[in-house]
Amino acid sequence: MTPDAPSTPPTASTNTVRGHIGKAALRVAQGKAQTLVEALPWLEQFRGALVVVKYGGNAMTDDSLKAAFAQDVAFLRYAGLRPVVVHGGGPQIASMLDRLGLESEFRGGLRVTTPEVMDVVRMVLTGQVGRELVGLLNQHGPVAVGLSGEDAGLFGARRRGTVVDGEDVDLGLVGDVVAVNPGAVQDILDAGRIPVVSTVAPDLDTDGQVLNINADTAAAALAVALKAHKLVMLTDVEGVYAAWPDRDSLLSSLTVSGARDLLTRVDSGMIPKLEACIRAVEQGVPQAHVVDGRQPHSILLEVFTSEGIGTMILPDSNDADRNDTDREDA
Ligand SMILES: Nc1ncnc2c1ncn2[C@@H]1O[C@H](COP(=O)(O)OP(=O)(O)O)[C@@H](O)[C@H]1O
Ligand SMILES: CC(=O)N[C@@H](CCC(=O)OP(=O)(O)O)C(=O)O
Repeated sequence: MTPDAPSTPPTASTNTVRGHIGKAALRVAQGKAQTLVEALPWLEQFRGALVVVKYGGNAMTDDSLKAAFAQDVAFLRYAGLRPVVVHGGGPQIASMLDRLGLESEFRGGLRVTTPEVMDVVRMVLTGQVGRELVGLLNQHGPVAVGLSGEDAGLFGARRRGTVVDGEDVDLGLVGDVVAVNPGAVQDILDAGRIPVVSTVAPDLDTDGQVLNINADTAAAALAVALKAHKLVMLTDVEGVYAAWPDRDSLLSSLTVSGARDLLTRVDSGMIPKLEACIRAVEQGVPQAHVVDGRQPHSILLEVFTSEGIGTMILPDSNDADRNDTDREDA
């Protein structure tokens, strides 16, 4: 999977001495122009729209996909939208823990986080994954600025446990975002740049302690605080399945109530993802999408086509202003 190389923009010299385009090349060029024209209604509708894109670690394991992701986000920004990236890094944390001979387990889709594991989470998310994404985005212009939930009081968190099979589970240094101060992110957006957020957050109850926040949960909290138009979750499946792992049960859309019903039938990483979508939509984000990040240019397909891809989660009233009118299942 190699992302399409962007065509080289014309220079003064290529412009002045160019010849006429051949018939075959003209047809190809007309096809490209048609694609651009088809995007026009969405470009008009989403001009200035704030879109929070959560990039999951499982969709980040391939270099060409990461490059395609950076192209898409840069495209959104040059097309006049205001993208905000919130990234995960579960597999990258696992690989570093492995190298260091440390173990961690998942309960209810969340990593049980000891103090040693927390050090690794902070180092990998903010120091490695975030840096890499900033570098990839900046290949398209000096636009990306990395920050963590610790910077400028972006997130405040409180420790949380979870319930698995009816039992309370202590997750250690795992938190839930309870306060968002989006000023720093807003400043970066106002400067025309792209914020890239890693999801480590200070514990509001303990001086100096930081907590591990599931990136889906943090992306939803930020989308709500920024009054985002869309929350797009890029992951490693085509979308949400009604009867996982039955591949014929992919849902193209879901209401919040439908998503709540489904929560009892999903497992692993889909639990925090679906919970985060529910929370975002209930708290005012008009639409949340779970989209296959293994599909090159999935963000562009989601934002700039009428069919969209993946699964869209909508309010129960289903009267949100949305670009997707052709979907079923809701
Ligand atoms: N109903 C479901 N629909 C889709 N995926 C599901 C479902 N139930 C469980 N899953 C699992 O959730 C995973 C996505 O969560 P996760 O691995 O945490 O992704 P990410 O790293 O992108 O946050 C899928 O790869 C799949 O194994
Ligand atoms: C509490 C908790 O589970 N935190 C996650 C944070 C990273 C994350 O969410 O990464 P993905 O988006 O790639 O899954 C973790 O430690 O893996």
